[in-house]
Order: sequence, then C-alpha cells, then structure tokens
Amino acid sequence: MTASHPDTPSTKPDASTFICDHRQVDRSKLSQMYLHYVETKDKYPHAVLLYRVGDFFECYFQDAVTLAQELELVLTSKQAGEQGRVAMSGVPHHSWERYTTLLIEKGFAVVICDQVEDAAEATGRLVRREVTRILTPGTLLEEGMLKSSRNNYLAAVVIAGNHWGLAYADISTGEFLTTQGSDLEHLTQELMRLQPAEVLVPTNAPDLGSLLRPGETSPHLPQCLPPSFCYSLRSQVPFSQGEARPKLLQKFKVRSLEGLGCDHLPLAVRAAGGLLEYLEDTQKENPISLQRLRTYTTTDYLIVDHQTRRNLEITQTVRDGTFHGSLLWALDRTSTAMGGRALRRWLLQPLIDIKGIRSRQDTIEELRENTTLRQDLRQLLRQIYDLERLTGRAGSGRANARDLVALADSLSRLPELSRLVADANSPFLKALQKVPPILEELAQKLHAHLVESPPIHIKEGGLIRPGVNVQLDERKATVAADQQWIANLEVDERARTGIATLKVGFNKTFGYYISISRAKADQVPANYIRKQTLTNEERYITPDLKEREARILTARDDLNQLEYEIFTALREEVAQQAEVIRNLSRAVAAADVLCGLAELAVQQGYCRPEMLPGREIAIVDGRHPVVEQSLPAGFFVPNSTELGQESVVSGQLSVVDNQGQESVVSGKLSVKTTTDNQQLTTDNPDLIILTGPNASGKSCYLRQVGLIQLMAQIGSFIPAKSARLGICDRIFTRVGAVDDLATGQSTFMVEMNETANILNHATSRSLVLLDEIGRGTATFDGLSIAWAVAEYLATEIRARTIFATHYHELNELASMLPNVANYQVTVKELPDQIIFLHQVQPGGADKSYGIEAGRLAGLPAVVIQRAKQVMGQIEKHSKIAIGLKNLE
Ligand SMILES: Nc1ncnc2c1ncn2[C@@H]1O[C@H](COP(=O)(O)OP(=O)(O)OP(=O)(O)O)[C@@H](O)[C@H]1O
Repeated sequence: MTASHPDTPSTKPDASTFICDHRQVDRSKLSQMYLHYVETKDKYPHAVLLYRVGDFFECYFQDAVTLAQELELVLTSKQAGEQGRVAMSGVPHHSWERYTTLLIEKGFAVVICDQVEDAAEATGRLVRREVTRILTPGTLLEEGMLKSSRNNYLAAVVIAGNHWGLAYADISTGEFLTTQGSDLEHLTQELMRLQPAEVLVPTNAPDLGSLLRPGETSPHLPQCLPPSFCYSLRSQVPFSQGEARPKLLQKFKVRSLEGLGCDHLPLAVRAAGGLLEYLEDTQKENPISLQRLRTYTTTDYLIVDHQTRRNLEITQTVRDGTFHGSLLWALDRTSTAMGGRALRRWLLQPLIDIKGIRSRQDTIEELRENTTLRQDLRQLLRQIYDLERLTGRAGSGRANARDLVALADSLSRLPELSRLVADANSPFLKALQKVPPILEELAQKLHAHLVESPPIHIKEGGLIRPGVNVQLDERKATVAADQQWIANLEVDERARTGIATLKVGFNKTFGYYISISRAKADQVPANYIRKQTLTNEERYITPDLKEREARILTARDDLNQLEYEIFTALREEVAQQAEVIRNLSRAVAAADVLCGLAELAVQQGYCRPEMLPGREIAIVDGRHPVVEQSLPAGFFVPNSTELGQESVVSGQLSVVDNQGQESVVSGKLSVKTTTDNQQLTTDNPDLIILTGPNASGKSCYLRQVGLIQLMAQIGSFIPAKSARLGICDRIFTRVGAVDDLATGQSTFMVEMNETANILNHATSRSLVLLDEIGRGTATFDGLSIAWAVAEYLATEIRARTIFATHYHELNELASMLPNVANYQVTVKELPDQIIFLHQVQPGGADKSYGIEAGRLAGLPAVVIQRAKQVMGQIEKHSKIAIGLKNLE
C-alpha cells in the first residue's frame, strides 16, 4: 500500500541522515509549524499524531517511522527550518479513516490535529490547527472503523488482592455495565468473554498514558490479565473510591448508587468511575452519551469459560478462526446489525433463569406458528438501520446529515412495526406494541427539515429543505438571483460585444472572469479590466461581476453556517431522546434475534426444549447444529442422549455394592469395589463412557450435546425431535490437544491444566464434555489419569459427563458405578472397509480400528502387517485389572 505524497523520494532515504526523535531537536531552530507540531506531540507522547498539512495528514520524527513501518508507506524527510531535515511520512487527508483504522487495529492510539480554518484566510501566518479527535481502540465511533456485527468494548479493571472490579462500555451503543468478583480467574474469563478492544488499568507506572499493544508486557500489568488485549496504563487517582463515587453520582444525577445496584460494590464503583474519567479525558470535544450504568453478577449466567467457548466454536472455528462454520454462523438469521450483535451477546452469555428462557421461547413459538407475522416482521426489520450506533453518533455530536436521515427512516418504521405486532401475545413482541409518540414526531421533524439525500459534509450546505427557515430561504433566493445574473452574463455580453466566443468562467484563485481569445482582445469594452493573460486568451473582470461574486460568496458562507446551525440543533434534539431511542432499539434487537431463531427453527426443523429446574438432559434424536448445515439434507444421523440422575439433586444416589445389593446413600458416593464384571445398566447415567473408532463421530456427538444445551439456555429452539433439559450452571469441555506455544506449555500440560480446572470447578449441575484425556503421555500413565478423572467426576462431583475415549478399559467403570454407562459409536465392518454409521448405541466398543484407519490413510502394507502382529502380542500379555477407589 502506498500513498503518493508529493515529497515522496524516488530512492529510499537513509534514515540516519535526518532527525527521528522530536525530543532531540533544538526547538529555537524549528520553523513555526514544526514547533507547533512538537508542542502538540509533547501533550500526546503515546499516540501517533496525524498533522494536517494541505491535502495530507503528515507525521514527523518517530511517528513518521512508525507510520511508515506499520502501514508500509514510504519514509521520507522534510526541511524543518534551520534544524535540518526531519523524518516524514503522510497519508492523503480524505483517506485518514482507512489508515487510522489500520493503526488502531494494530493497537495504536491516534491523535488527529486538523486545520480548523481555510488556508486562504491565514495569509502571512500559520494556519490554525487543533486536536479534533483522539482515537483509541476502545473509543471508536466512526462507522467505518467499527464492525457492525460486534460490540466494541472499552473495559476498566481494579484489582485488590484476589478481589476485582470490572466495568465496560461500548461508547458506540451506550451500553455501560459493571461487576465485582472475588477470584482473579473469573476476571480473566470475563475479559475473554468480552474481548474488549482496550482495557484501562490503574497503575503507579511512571509512564502513565501509554498504550500497551497486544502481546506487549509491562511489570505494571497484573499477571491475571490476558496478554491478547490492548492495555492503557492510567493514574490510580480516578480509580479511587473518593474520585470514582462522586463521578458516578454526578454523571447519572443520582444521590446514591443504590439505584444503580453497585452501592455495596466498591471495586465495581471504582472501575466504572475510572472508565468515565478516561472518556471525559479523551473525548473532551464531544462528550459521550452513555446509558444508565447497570450492575450484573457473573453467576447470573451460564458460565462458559474461554476454552469451552473456543472448543464449541461459538463465534469462530478452532482450525482457522473463521466465522463461517461457527455456531453463530449457523444460527444467525437476524435482519438488523443490532440483532446480529445481540445474538452474539446472548450466545456468549446464556441464561440460567428459567423464566427468562421461557419468555424467549414463547416469542419464538408465536413467531414460528405465525408465518405471515414472521415474514412481515423480517421484511420490516430489514429496513431499520443501526439505531443504537446512529443514536450514539448523534449523542456525541458526530452524526452527519445522512446519519440523521437514516435514523429518521428507521424511526418512521417503528409505528408500522407496532401495528404489525398489535395482536401478539409473547413478551418480546408486546414490548414493541407501544412506540413513544415523541419518536414519531422526531422522525417527522427530521424528514421535514433534511433533504432526502444530503451530502456527507455538514459545513458546506445543501442539507436543509426549503420552507424550514425564512431567513435561509431569503438568502438562497438572493444567491440564486445573483447566480442567474452571472449565467445570463455570457449571452448578454456576447450580444453587447459581438464576440461569439466570449465565455464566463470561474476558478478558485480569480473567482469569476470573462474569457476572450487574444485575437479579439482589441474588441473588448472599456469597462473590462484585464486580470490574466494566457497563451490563447485574455481574462477580464468587471466591477459588476466582482460585486455579484462577493455577494454570492459571502451569502454562501452565511447560508452554510445557518444550515449548519439548523442541523446541529436537530442533532441535539436527537441526542436528548437518546435514552428513549436506545430502549426501543434494545427491544427491536431482541425481537430481531427471536424472529431469526424462529425462522431457523422452521427452516431446520428445530423443537422447543422443555426447560426444567432439575438435572435431566434427555434429548431425542439430537443433531449437531453446524455439521448438519454443512452436510446435504438428510445426511446427518441423529442421536439421543440421556444424562443426569435426579436423585443427586437431594444429595442421594443409589449404588450397587459388590453383592449386587442396591442401597441409597447421601452425601458423597460410597462404593465398595466390585471385581466381577457385573454389567449395571442405567437409563440416565451421570457419566457416559463413549467409545468408537476414529472418525466415527465421538467428538461430533460430544459437542452436539454441549451446543444443544447452550442453545437451549439462550432460549433458542434446538436441533432435536424433543428434549427435556435441566438448567446447567456451567459447561466445561476438554477437547483435542494443541500446544500452547504462546505460554510455552506442552500439549500434555495444557490438557492437564484444563482437566484440573474442570475437576476444581464443576458441580453436579455442570455439563462436562471430555474428548480424550491422557493421550499426550505414556499409555499407562494416560489410562490411569483418565480412569481416576472419570471416577472422580462420577463419584465426587457427579457432574453430567460424556467422556469420549479410546481407552476401552474405562468401560469397566460402568460395571462398578451405577451412574456410569457405556455407549459406542457404531461402524459396520466389511472385509476391506469400515462403514461409519455414526450411530450412538448402548455398550462399549471393544475395538478401535486404529490400524484400519492407518491402512486407509495409506500406511505401507508392511507397517500395517507388523502393527497387527504387535497388537496380538500386547493383547496376549497385558491384563489390566482396575477396581474402584475405596472411598471410606
Ligand atoms: N451423526 C453424524 N451424522 C453424519 N455425519 C457425522 C455424524 N457424526 C460425525 N459425522 C462425520 O464424521 C466425521 C468425524 O467425526 P468425529 O470427528 O466426531 O469423529 P471421532 O470419533 O471423534 O474421531 P477421532 O476419534 O479420530 O477424534 C465428522 O467430520 C462428520 O462429518
């Protein structure tokens, strides 16, 4: 990528020949503009300063080097007065947004110092320049810099010992939330869920104000903060209780924080106060309009840790990180950007409140049954723009006239929307039945004032309709009359002078002129004043022409100013209604998500799961929502699941001792080991040992159960014939094994860390999905760990667990523990091939077909032959006898 700056040299300059550090210059030797530049740079040492010079934004000194390196631009140099040449690179001013976006994506903060007056007005002095915008990754509002499908969060953390406070805001939509917790691991998980664009950290670092880019380290960054985010190191003062509390009280005009729900949460208050101060500091010119602060608790939601979210591929695939192939991709049938973002938020934060889930289900059910309503609603929703972000831009004084027209178009659809759902019964549709009249009036006013397709620039006129403002109309009429006079001038003067080639023209330097070919110069009337001589023509002005021109230009400036004032007053009116618009936008977004889920339910034949308070997970003919959509219709083989013994709810479980006697115990499961291979069957075990050959569908089945549970807890219908699902508190997965090179951990250590996390946090209400444990070490070590883990999960925790494994020895567990059952994914064995049936059936597989898989993959025949021999020997000589841990 290159930007053709006029000072771009033809050969690569030698950076050692010019100055690259503004702190090293003798300021008395700098010319005026460069002095202003370095003084501005002093105020923003940690940001890239883009400095407007004519048609370019330029960077000097170290910023020039950064810009050139990061954006692959040419680094050149410029004479900066007696001081000599300084490093320089630049980008065309009209593409500043594109280049700034790239810098921000790379984790830089950018300060825009723009010309705030016309260069022509500044004759003989320096053009006036001011900082007009400070952009950091977490404070973006520009449409082109934001992804419409996801929130852009700015977060702030406060850590005190093992306790933490976390506040986050999306300034483009106004969301502002805060929470507090007491385990740093939960803070990490919450940050991983939010994926904030920027995190504010109060520190006593000497280098306050610096922005650490992803991966950059600092001794001032607490260890629990994931290295993958941008961190802004801030002073601790605004994060103190004494500063933060009054800041919140003042911002939300309340006398106590009780109403905001965080009065008793000092760390949450400190984080939120610090975040507000940062916004005030960086957004001085255009204050941000935020919604009322909301306090939440992480345990109010289904807890899905980052690993599980990754393994279940909720928003992106594991293999290549793409959206295509993720759960969100498979489920998203939303019609608006707001709905798209809401669905993502719902998937990252499923509910545990049955009432909340059921009211979402009721809405989906109504929309599924009422096809006309669903289709009409979807069609209407498609005509609604991003009300949340349009309002955000209006609220912070950054919306242009096109934004306001889009907002008005969207607001004017709302009455139609409410008429459409007038007879609806479900909660989320009822929420749309009343549109505050003020919004209709606002839409009408915006439409009545603004032209249908206004220009992007708001200071150059052409925004306001005739009839809005008498003064404006009068001035427009005067300008029009003068312009008409000039338009007639050519015809009149041709007639008067008899010069048929006479023309009236305009250029920026001379304004209006009369042009006559040089051959006819002797025929010009006496009142013509010669202004310019070109090769073939002479250019003249007349006193009349200049008088009209002056009138037009002054009137035009006045006109533009008046239009601008009318426009900003309109924008202010929108800002005043921000809260009302945003409340309605949230309702629109939720209805859009549910309408999309209803459409999906119809398209894919999903059912409404019965949500229960207990532990039961009973899925009849479940399917994997993503794999199913990737296969031709009808190819996916459905499988059922039954998990979760009800008796555990009361802390009881019936067990069978080694005499086959059944008894009920409370508290921890207490079992004597059994040595006979007595097969106990159970209809709804807590733990399923799932065996089956490679590529038979174990992983797919495991994930399918996790995804169905998660979908059900966002209120969605699910890919199954029917289901009864108890609410889970957490879903854990341990799937596949990859080296975590970033933290230098081996495959096996990653696996063990993840397993430890599960065993330390799972409860009897959790769903645990384990795909191979103990593969990364010696067979017997691996088997031993796998056995102990499965036993612990079944007896101590009694989490609902599916344990996929190639260790067939684990099938023994089912004969000893009543809440363990064996299932296998079946294959049909033909003489020279295996047919994958993908069917999950009771019973344990006794064969892995690993050698057959190797043969199909093309291992040489001699290797296959030898592998078979070795296996025969191993089977003959090894006998593993395992009993249960004696828990008493
Ligand atoms: N129920 C199903 N219906 C149709 N196709 C399926 C089904 N389950 C799995 N498959 C297909 O089989 C492929 C292999 O499945 P999966 O990766 O789950 O096997 P696996 O048993 O976990 O293998 P391994 O033990 O090697 O990890 C999947 O990519 C999918 O396309």
